[in-house]
Amino acid sequence: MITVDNLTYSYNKKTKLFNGLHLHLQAGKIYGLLGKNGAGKSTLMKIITGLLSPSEGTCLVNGLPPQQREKKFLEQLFFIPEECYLPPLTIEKFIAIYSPFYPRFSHATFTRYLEEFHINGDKELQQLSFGQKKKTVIAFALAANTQLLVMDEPTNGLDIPSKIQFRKIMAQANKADRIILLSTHQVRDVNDLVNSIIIMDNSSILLHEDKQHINDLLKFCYKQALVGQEDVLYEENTSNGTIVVCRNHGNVSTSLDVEILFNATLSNPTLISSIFNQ
Ligand SMILES: Nc1ncnc2c1ncn2[C@@H]1O[C@H](COP(=O)(O)OP(=O)(O)OP(=O)(O)O)[C@@H](O)[C@H]1O
Repeated sequence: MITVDNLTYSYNKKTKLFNGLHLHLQAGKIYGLLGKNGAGKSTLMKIITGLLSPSEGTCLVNGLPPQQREKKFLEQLFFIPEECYLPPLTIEKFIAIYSPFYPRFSHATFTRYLEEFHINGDKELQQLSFGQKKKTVIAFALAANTQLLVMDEPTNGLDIPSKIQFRKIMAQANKADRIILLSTHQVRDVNDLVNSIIIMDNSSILLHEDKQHINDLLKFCYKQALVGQEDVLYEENTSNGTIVVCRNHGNVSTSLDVEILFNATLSNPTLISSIFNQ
């Protein structure tokens, strides 16, 4: 469980980036953290992983303050930043040095994921391309089997087959005792993967809802499929036609389009959040 309460954070004395932020995340879910450039996603991730300390308020991960970086916190955390630094080692040597930090690390799982990502396990890390390095770190992170896995832009640099592989692997990685928090601009890469959506803008959380609940209250469809008077909240022209977001009055099940939800929320945050606060 992650509890962020009344969090304030400032990089400098003049401006507060977060001012009284609240966020509660539960184990057993994959959270998609979405926001424009500069919204505050990476900063929030750094606070949750203990790389930055709250200026005021609290952040607790399974009851522990991340900034204290206690051993029992660190051995249950894996953070993949957007740009991964890897030391000049062979993959084998890297595992020998770093896997002992993670009590639940599985060598067999790491090897299986490397195979699924078509990475040659005999290679030097520095001989790998950007995407290959990223896939190696993702394989290692999943094999570390930590209770908290935080990924900043995990699909950035992955080719199309690797993105498909990533989604397949991540779908198996969701576990009852694990929180996965991933931030992305590649919304379509994670549309079907995440269980819960967090949309940030200007350092505030505009929307934080489970996909199931979003589907219960909103429906997404093409404008031409609308019958009768519908309560249209947002519409967007796409190459295939106009997509609309409406209130779901009739228990209709439509396929949630996270990108359209994101655009709808940013275009009228008060309207979209009011649907969930009624
Ligand atoms: N080291 C820093 N010093 C001062 N300001 C910073 C620093 N890092 C980030 N910021 C500022 O904090 C704000 C939030 O940045 P952050 O990196 O958290 O956003 P983000 O949502 O992750 O953006 P992106 O999608 O571009 O990665 C931005 O206005 C940024 O300029």
